[in-house]
Amino acid sequence: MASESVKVVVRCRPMNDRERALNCKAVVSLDSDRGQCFIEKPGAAEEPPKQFTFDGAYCTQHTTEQMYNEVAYPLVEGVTEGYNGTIFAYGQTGSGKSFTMQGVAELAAYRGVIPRAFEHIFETIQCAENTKFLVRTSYLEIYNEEIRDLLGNDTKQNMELKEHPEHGVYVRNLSMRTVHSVTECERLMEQGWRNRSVGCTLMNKDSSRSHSIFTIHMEICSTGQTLEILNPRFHSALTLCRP
Ligand SMILES: Nc1ncnc2c1ncn2[C@@H]1O[C@H](COP(=O)(O)OP(=O)(O)OP(=O)(O)O)[C@@H](O)[C@H]1O
Repeated sequence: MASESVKVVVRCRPMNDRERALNCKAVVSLDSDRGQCFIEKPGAAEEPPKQFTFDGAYCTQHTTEQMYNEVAYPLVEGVTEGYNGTIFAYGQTGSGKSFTMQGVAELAAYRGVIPRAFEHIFETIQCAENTKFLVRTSYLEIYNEEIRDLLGNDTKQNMELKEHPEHGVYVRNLSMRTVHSVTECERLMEQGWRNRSVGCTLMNKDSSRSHSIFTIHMEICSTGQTLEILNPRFHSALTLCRP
């Protein structure tokens, strides 16, 4: 997996109570060793299943920790070295995007990718020598084509999308909160999470009904006694999305 800069993995969740009660039949099977996913056509057992190959395939037995270590860890490590990275969870309602990205705070084994990234980043900062870090976070949602600042004073206000000739697309006046610890990050994540637009769908009683983007912005500066040219300042961002 190491050579590709864009990797796509698939995760399959177990059936929920509703699906079991309806006697639903699983039509998806995975071969995790080969990163393959097979989809049967319901009611057409004689037809060969459709086959798709990914950079990784995670079945119901795989944990978020395993996914984090294999997929997210190298990317977050890169962010602590000054590269940008994005983790983007995509799937239909009820497929497990929030479970994977956010997770369940009360259960350590179910902690999602975002809180694991906080721990990873602050562990790296603690171990780093001769380096100063500035870590800031932002959290927005896109709901009905409108952008809302989930950490802002008015979370219902529509924010403006702008484009900078050098830095690209950005949201004007988006709140950036400086953070010094995992606890502070978790508190902001919870605050923003409570401000999201939620509702229910037939597939998911706690559906988010919006796309959300949590970003960790890092400024990294070497403080060693070296010449200015060898003393660079890096800016990097880890963007964590669940559309
Ligand atoms: N890998 C998993 N193992 C166990 N339960 C899971 C898993 N993935 C998802 N679930 C459960 O399935 C339900 C739906 O998941 P989740 O809310 O994460 O879906 P979603 O894709 O974020 O949906 P929406 O787009 O509607 O917000 C939740 O109750 C969640 O706990």
